[in-house]
Amino acid sequence: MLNANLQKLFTIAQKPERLIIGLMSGTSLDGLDIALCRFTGSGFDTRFELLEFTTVPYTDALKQDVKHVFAQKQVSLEKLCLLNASIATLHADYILQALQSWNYKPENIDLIASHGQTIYHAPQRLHGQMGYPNATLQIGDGDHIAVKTGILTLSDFRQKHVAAGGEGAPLALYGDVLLGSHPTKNRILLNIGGIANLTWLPASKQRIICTDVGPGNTLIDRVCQQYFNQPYDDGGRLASGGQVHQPLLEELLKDAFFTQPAPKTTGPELFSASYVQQAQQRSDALTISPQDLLATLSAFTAEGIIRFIKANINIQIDQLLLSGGGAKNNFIVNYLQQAFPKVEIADTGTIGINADAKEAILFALLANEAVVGEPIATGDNPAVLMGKFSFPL
Ligand SMILES: Nc1ncnc2c1ncn2[C@@H]1O[C@H](COP(=O)(O)OP(=O)(O)OP(=O)(O)O)[C@@H](O)[C@H]1O
Ligand SMILES: CC(=O)N[C@H]1[C@@H]2OC[C@@H](O2)[C@@H](O)[C@@H]1O[C@H](C)C(=O)O
Repeated sequence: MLNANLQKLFTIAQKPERLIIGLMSGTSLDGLDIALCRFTGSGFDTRFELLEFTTVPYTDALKQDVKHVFAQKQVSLEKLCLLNASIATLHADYILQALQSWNYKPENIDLIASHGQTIYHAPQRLHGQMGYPNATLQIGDGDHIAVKTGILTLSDFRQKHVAAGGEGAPLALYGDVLLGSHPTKNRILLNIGGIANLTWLPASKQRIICTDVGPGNTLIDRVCQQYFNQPYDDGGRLASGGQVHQPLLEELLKDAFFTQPAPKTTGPELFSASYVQQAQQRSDALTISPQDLLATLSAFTAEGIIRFIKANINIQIDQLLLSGGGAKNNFIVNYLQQAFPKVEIADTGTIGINADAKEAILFALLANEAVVGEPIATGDNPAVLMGKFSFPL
């Protein structure tokens, strides 16, 4: 005899299609992405449709609050404890509001896949402390979301990956392989969010790579906010008016991260304001104009991507498919096109994956896999199903 929770889960697993909400709130702290998807099948038979999508921007007050604990070595434990509950409650409110505006009732949604807010990412390679494993921390507890929305919630996806020997990221791998592979085209799926990460999907399916490659937008955003009173460099226009400072660019690219073998992950814990300032000091570039600094940091994002690709992929690349907010930065996109003139560069929308919603869709897919899939072995990544179950009652 199954209890009611397990009975419900069993029923959801047996349905021919599932309505799943994927949530992503990433390292750029811009807001909560909410993707309502319909899934059928699992594994390589997965089919999905993005029914609705929205990004609920974080208020300035919330951003400031999260910054107290975000990528900080030392924080108020009380603040962390409070945020773990309050972010979850807030995300639940955002979901309920989104569902109402889309005319869906919570009882008709099968699952929520909640990534939570990453507040610290500490692979062993980065923290370097003997006796401690890879670690990563996302807050916004799943039980709170499940109870408040009444919807069965899966959350905290990264811990299983770490427990099974990974660094807890990038989890895009699993969805990218299932949704992005092509039988004859060699593709790279490149996400430029706060951090840039990519999945190399050769048509042969041999030697798939999924890894972070360097900074995405966080350093660019900081300069925009500090000097231009803008949240980000819209279209890459500010960077396009600046000059790249080559010695600074080379200094920025000197960190060991760039030569470490993939898969590897990183975060704003490494690529921080002080990282930039130290590189400026070493390259005598402390007094360059904000616009030149912005051009150089945007080139840094692009070069991190380009150098990784050139050093690790030596067969013809047919398509470079972009997602994340950085796909709208024309300075970066043009820089990539100049480095790879023969590669078709487009956004993932051209293969049916909305570029803004992609990461939220991928977490919805992970929830679908956790309920009806099987662990997928690919590349050097652990073959595991991820996500912790929180029942509403
Ligand atoms: N029109 C635009 N032009 C240039 N950059 C943009 C534009 N719109 C968004 N961005 C950039 O994209 C960022 C948000 O990207 P995204 O939502 O993909 O990040 P994220 O999900 O928080 O990050 P991550 O993938 O690292 O977890 C913004 O902070 C901004 O820097
Ligand atoms: C620890 C963490 O939150 N990492 C994020 C971050 O943002 C981009 C990059 O760094 C990626 O590794 C990951 O997110 C995506 C969704 C992933 O796991 O694939």
